[in-house]
Amino acid sequence: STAAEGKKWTLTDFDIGKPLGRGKFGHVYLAREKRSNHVIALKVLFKSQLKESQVEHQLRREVEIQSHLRHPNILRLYGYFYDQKRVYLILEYAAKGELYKELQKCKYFSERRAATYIASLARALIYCHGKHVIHRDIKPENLLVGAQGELKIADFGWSVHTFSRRRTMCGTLDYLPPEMVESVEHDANVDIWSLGILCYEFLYGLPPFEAKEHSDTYRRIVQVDLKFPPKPIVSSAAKDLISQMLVKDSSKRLPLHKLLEHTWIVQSADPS
Ligand SMILES: Cn1ncc2ncnc(NCCc3cnc(NC(=O)Nc4cccc(C(F)(F)F)c4)s3)c21
Repeated sequence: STAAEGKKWTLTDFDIGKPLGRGKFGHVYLAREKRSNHVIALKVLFKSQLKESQVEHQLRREVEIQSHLRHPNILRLYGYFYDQKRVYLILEYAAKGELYKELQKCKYFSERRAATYIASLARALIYCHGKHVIHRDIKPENLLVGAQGELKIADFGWSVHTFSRRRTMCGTLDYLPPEMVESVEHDANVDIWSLGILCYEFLYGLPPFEAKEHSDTYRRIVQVDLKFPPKPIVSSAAKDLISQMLVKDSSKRLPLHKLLEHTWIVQSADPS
């Protein structure tokens, strides 16, 4: 709610509920704002850990970027506050939790479910890129599911405004496009690559370039060593879309608005 932005929040404004998950920097709790009874998710970060990892500037950038983003498939960050030891992020609550747990449970998704998710993520990324924001860390762990089963991109801790073009190593290797692995200049097309990786993982249950050793994953990424296993059976339309996104030359990747017109999306995704 807009009131959230201006107000100076403190912990006493909230009733704290069950833990929702734990990340590297701290835990997330279900919480309810006492006056409005508004249910939110409260991410608690320890200042000591943020300091020792020198990521305070990243957190400030995330809060700044997120305060301007309003999209049904982007998890809202309503505001933040801090006390002596901790920083608290006031987040929209995604009632159906973490997508990666759902993917682990059912191994891989149907083409209809995968296409519906990819289409909604494409719309969210078109919105972000329109505001010169690239997410840079699209992967199952950063995707949550709202009460109506809709996908929400969360954790803009690695996002940047494309003007700044900071090159920092981020996220797991699996999702990094060649230009980030080779840490050359990168632009919004990095999110198209990651969306292609995600589409593959939704349909096969594993990212395409996974290997035991990091060096092998690195080699498979930069060589775009893309193989489609015989099982599970996946339509040629889906493979065609993935092949148009996982292209080494970032300028030759299928633009997101063209993705929404691709046969596989048009035929398989539920209308939004
Ligand atoms: C699990 N779960 N289940 C339901 C549910 N509903 C809402 N949220 C959940 N989980 C929290 C999801 C997040 C959203 N935004 C985040 N942002 C972040 O964690 N930012 C962040 C942290 C540490 C360091 C940095 C820095 F400095 F490096 F940038 C940045 S985490 C939920």
